[in-house]
Amino acid sequence: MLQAENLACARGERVVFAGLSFTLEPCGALLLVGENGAGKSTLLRLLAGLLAPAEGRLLWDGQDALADRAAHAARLRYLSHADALKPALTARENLAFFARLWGGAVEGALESLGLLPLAELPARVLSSGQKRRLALARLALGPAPLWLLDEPTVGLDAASIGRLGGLLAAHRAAGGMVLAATHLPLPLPGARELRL
Ligand SMILES: Nc1ncnc2c1ncn2[C@@H]1O[C@H](COP(=O)(O)OP(=O)(O)OP(=O)(O)O)[C@@H](O)[C@H]1O
Repeated sequence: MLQAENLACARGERVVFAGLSFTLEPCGALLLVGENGAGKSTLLRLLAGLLAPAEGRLLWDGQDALADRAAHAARLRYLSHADALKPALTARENLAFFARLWGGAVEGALESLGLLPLAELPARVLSSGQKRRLALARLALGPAPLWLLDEPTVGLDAASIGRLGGLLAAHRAAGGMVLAATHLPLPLPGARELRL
């Protein structure tokens, strides 16, 4: 279980949010909503262990989640605004890099986002929606219990949103958790909303 207790975060000289508490259980999903600048991406970066909280604690199964950054990194997949692709590598090679880190089958991951016909193209020539699909295909590699997704559906066509919905459902059915920041509809049935 993931538990946030009284979290506060500052960027520059400004407090972005404070007094933030929530819990997320296995199979659960939390939608982060709020106006531009409310702190959704900041919270996801904090939960990913990339920013330190100014106050408060983040607990994983009752223990300080951030005490061991490597252990925390191993339990999550963080998809930021950036697709984090190597432009000169093909779609298949980009996924193979992450498969070496996390395990999992590259072919299955390509297929999960409908990328098999594009597998041999260098990432630099993919359209913006295709690049997003390739970034999301990482979720279909070796499993991790906590998915942190920043605007995952930006640029996606309807079929790709449906495919992402399938990945999200399978992840939750296997006990996984999802935290997603979005301004767009996201296929996450039963998700609770956390307004920042
Ligand atoms: N590196 C930084 N230095 C200083 N301030 C920052 C930095 N990054 C973000 N901020 C500020 O922190 C606040 C929260 O930004 P954040 O990106 O978390 O918002 P958001 O809710 O994700 O917004 P959006 O809906 O536009 O994606 C904003 O006021 C932003 O200007």
